[in-house]
Amino acid sequence: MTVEPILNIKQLTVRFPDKVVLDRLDFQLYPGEMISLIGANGAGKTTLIRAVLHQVKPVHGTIETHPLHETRQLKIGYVPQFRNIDHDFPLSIASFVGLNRLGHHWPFYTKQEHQNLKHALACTYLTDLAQTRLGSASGGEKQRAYLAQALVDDPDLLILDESTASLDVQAKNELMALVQELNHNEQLTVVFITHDLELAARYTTKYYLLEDGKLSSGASADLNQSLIREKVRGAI
Ligand SMILES: Nc1ncnc2c1ncn2[C@@H]1O[C@H](COP(=O)(O)OP(=O)(O)OP(=O)(O)O)[C@@H](O)[C@H]1O
Repeated sequence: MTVEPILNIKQLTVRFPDKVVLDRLDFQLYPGEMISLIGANGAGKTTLIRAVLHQVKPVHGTIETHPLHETRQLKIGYVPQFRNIDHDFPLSIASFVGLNRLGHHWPFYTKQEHQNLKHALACTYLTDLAQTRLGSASGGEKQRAYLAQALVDDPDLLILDESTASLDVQAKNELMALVQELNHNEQLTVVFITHDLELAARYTTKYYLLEDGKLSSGASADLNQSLIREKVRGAI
């Protein structure tokens, strides 16, 4: 039986007034993969993801998504770069995680929505902190709350956009170990955009390097080899 890619991008071209950012780019992502997307500042990593999220209109090419469930379209969860939250931020972690992500607002959640919220908090180890004010949480806990927010709608594909940047080493590793667990245990497909080659090598199986509008790929373990590191670092 052949497995269909959940994301199939063909000949994608995105142009801004002053430059072509993605140039007839091809990319296939298969269910259950955990890959990293690397490349220099301004290479077009976020633009590629924004095209997938329909926030940028390509001038050429196609982006096909294949649903994993018969009853619904492919769902994508997005975790942004860590943004600190003011100490006075009034919402609890549980309220923040459900905020505008579920069909109803608290206290009108359906049974299913309650279950989704409970599950998102449990799998990000935030159950005990559910009623804690987000503003008073640590940096790692805040980023886990962003992750829970991306998970609460039960996505098939999770995109982490430099989500570990500006966390300390321990919090980075904790977040990635948690995402790896979700990948293993729940078959969640993961795209990890990063400049951190150590994390990419440790937690993903395959890397994609975006350079001159196109992607090349290799085994993430090879990111530890000095020759490839030099080549990739040169591009970063
Ligand atoms: N809306 C826009 N209008 C014009 N130019 C844009 C727009 N969005 C992005 N760009 C340009 O497109 C290029 C790619 O940007 P993008 O943010 O995708 O890169 P990136 O690889 O994610 O970079 P970084 O690693 O620094 O986050 C950059 O030169 C950026 O200035």
